Amino acid sequence: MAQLEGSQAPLEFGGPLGTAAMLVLLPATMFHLLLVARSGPARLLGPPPYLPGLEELWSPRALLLLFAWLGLQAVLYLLPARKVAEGLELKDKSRLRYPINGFQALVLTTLLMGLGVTAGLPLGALPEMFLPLAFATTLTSFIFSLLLYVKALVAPASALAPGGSSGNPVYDFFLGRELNPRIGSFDFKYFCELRPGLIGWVLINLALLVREAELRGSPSLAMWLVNGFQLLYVGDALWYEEAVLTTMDITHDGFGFMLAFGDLAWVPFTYSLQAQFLLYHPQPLGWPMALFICLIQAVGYYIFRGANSQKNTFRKNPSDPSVAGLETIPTATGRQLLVSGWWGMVRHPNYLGDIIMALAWSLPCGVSHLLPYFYVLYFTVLLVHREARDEQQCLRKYGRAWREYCKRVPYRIMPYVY
Ligand SMILES: NC(=O)C1=CN([C@@H]2O[C@H](COP(=O)(O)OP(=O)(O)OC[C@H]3O[C@@H](n4cnc5c(N)ncnc54)[C@H](OP(=O)(O)O)[C@@H]3O)[C@@H](O)[C@H]2O)C=CC1
Ligand SMILES: CC(C)=CCC[C@@H](C)[C@H]1CC=C2C3=C(CC[C@@]21C)[C@@]1(C)CC[C@H](O)C(C)(C)[C@@H]1CC3
Repeated sequence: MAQLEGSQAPLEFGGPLGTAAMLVLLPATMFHLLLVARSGPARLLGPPPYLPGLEELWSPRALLLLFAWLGLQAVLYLLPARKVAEGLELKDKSRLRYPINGFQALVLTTLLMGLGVTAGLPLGALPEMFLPLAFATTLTSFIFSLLLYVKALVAPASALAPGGSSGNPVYDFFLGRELNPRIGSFDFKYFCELRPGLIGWVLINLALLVREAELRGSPSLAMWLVNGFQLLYVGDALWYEEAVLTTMDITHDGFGFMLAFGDLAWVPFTYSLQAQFLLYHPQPLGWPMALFICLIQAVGYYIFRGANSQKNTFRKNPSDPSVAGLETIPTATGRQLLVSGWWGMVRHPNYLGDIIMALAWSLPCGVSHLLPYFYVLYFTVLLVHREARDEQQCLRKYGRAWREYCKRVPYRIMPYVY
């Protein structure tokens, strides 16, 4: 793998050229999806129905709304937390502290929105503002990433992420140079990863459901399913908030455009694509099919949660009775690798569960269009690529023990397939 001068880690995402392309392609794809979802033919492939002018994209009201939303989530983040967790040990042997109050933020936001709607807040009008809101969020992500890049220029070397200091400004801007940029105890990456975008996704879905009820008298069964499944996903992420502290986003990746734009814009505006599609293209869905889709969602969630909880419990306390009987491989670092249970079936059982759930989120949209399946396709590519990145990191961390694990558990995500 290529490596630039000054970099300690191999270059990822196609290096400077690949990341430069992604700076353009990611926002362009998001706007393409937003435009296509509301167009008659709703064709994923092919040109967008039209190119919006600046007057349709730029709205000071949307910018104000975005800042009010970010401000509200920041205030909720700063409220007293039920617990304060410590992150993994950093290069300088210190550990950062993180408030665990994301679920509380979700509940309070939902209550506030409920009160707002009762008092006449026109939540159903939000879908009409998606384009200017997405534009304001994209602009904000670019400016925010630039500020993060500048902040990292004066950060000590020990604060830099392993991958974001290649010396190439485009590459470093995209990946992010600083691992945990903070002002005081306010951690920007941790805040963005779980709050404004994820809770914003729930709010956007809810606005689409309200709009559907305004237009057609009541929300469709398909819209209820999509809202319910995705609310469960976000609720789960915030309920198990502490687990995010061991993901590669927090422990390995810098905070740059990829995560800032990914968290703030990409997640709420593209992950809500199924609900957007359903508002403009209502789909009939009978109860037998709905129950079958619920079963797929339940299987996916069971695997996703079972695998994630098993690993998290094992990493926290290997002698916990629920994991103590599992077979393990010792590594030179003193840590062990699970080789039975979920992690003995494939090397990333949690990804498998996540992909099955992704399918369950798209199926309520029927099979007449490819567009609602964008998430399944994108997500499979993302997880296959993420699995390869994680594999490299584990090989560096565990060496021979990792090779032994790969021999004993040959499939990566899908048994007998991949
Ligand atoms: N919806 C979305 O857009 C996205 C969702 N996700 C989801 O986030 C969740 C977390 O994923 P991600 O952060 O990629 O990584 P994982 O939770 O899969 O964690 C990978 C790490 O787990 C540890 N590990 C790997 N194999 C074993 C083993 N056999 N025994 C014990 N520990 C092991 C290693 O770290 P160590 O040994 O250091 O503990 C490895 O680096 C997943 O469920 C994924 O599907 C991820 C990306 C995007
Ligand atoms: C294409 C693009 C813009 C890439 C950026 C990727 C990000 C959108 C994702 C990287 C890892 C993520 C995770 C979640 C959301 C998407 C991003 C930010 C996550 C918060 C979703 C909920 C899960 O339960 C999770 C907490 C495990 C997960 C963590 C990783």
